[in-house]
Amino acid sequence: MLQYEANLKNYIPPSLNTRHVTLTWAQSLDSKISQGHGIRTTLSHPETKEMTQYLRSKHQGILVGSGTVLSDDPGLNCKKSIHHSPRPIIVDPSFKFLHKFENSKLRSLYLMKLGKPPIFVITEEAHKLHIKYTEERTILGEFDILIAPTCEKTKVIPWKNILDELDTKFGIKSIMIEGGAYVINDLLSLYPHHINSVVVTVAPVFLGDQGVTVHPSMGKIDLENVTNFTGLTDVVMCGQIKQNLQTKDF
Ligand SMILES: NC(=O)C1=CN([C@@H]2O[C@H](COP(=O)(O)OP(=O)(O)OC[C@H]3O[C@@H](n4cnc5c(N)ncnc54)[C@H](O)[C@@H]3O)[C@@H](O)[C@H]2O)C=CC1
Ligand SMILES: Nc1nc(O)c(N)c(N[C@@H]2O[C@H](COP(=O)(O)O)[C@@H](O)[C@H]2O)n1
Repeated sequence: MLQYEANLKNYIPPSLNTRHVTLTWAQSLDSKISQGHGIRTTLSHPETKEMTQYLRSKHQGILVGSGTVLSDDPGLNCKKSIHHSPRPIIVDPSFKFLHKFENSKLRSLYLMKLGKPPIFVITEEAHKLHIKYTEERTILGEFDILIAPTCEKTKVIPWKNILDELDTKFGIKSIMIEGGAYVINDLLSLYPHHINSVVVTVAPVFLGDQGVTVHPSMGKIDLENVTNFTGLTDVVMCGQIKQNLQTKDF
């Protein structure tokens, strides 16, 4: 029996309303989080998947990148109830998911009152392009838009802006970041100072070299205050990132 509630105690936000980022994902033994781009891949055993549902219920928001919604069509709710569900947050600068939203699981769960409406983090340019559609849907309550400026130099949306704006505009302070690979690698490599805890499920499988890999590009990252526990098949490793004082937003 996976004693996840006790084991996760130090790695979840102390309260829903505390500013906290939990970075979490499920991976294979060769550090892959899916079999390939566009392939939704089950890695967690049902009992560790249940642990993920518990983790979701302990956060106000659940954030993924556009690659994940385009490939997985995820629900991003807590299957227990809408009351326990975090708000899905999708970082999708060009709003590529817009064309799939109509028939998405995110929308149907919202319409069935089984999930909260998503927030799409998009750029000013994408907003201007799709202003009529986004206004209609926002009025219907189907989603909200967070317009975020991109960094002139890197053309990405700085994580500090995303996290600060979710807090000030939507009151979302505790966020579980689930992936995908770009998001995880970016945060681990360049923005570890925004991560309060890491929870990784390791499944007993190799996915091979076509798989989508988690591997930060900036060398070695140590976890400290580590707790490991095992389920029927999976191993869960939790910890905090040993912070390098030189990391900061740029
Ligand atoms: N096993 C697991 O726990 C999970 C597996 N996955 C898998 O990961 C794969 C998707 O990963 P990726 O393709 O790497 O996509 P991703 O979900 O990391 O999204 C990447 C995209 O998000 C946008 N983005 C994210 N952060 C941004 C920022 N700060 N500024 C600007 N744009 C930003 C960009 O458009 C970027 O191309 C899928 O195969 C999915 O199945 C995804 C989540 C969890
Ligand atoms: N914990 C976990 N285990 C796996 O094996 C996974 N493939 C994932 N993937 C993440 O969960 C999302 C699907 O969520 P729903 O069940 O549809 O709500 C998927 O998009 C990944 O973010 N996670």
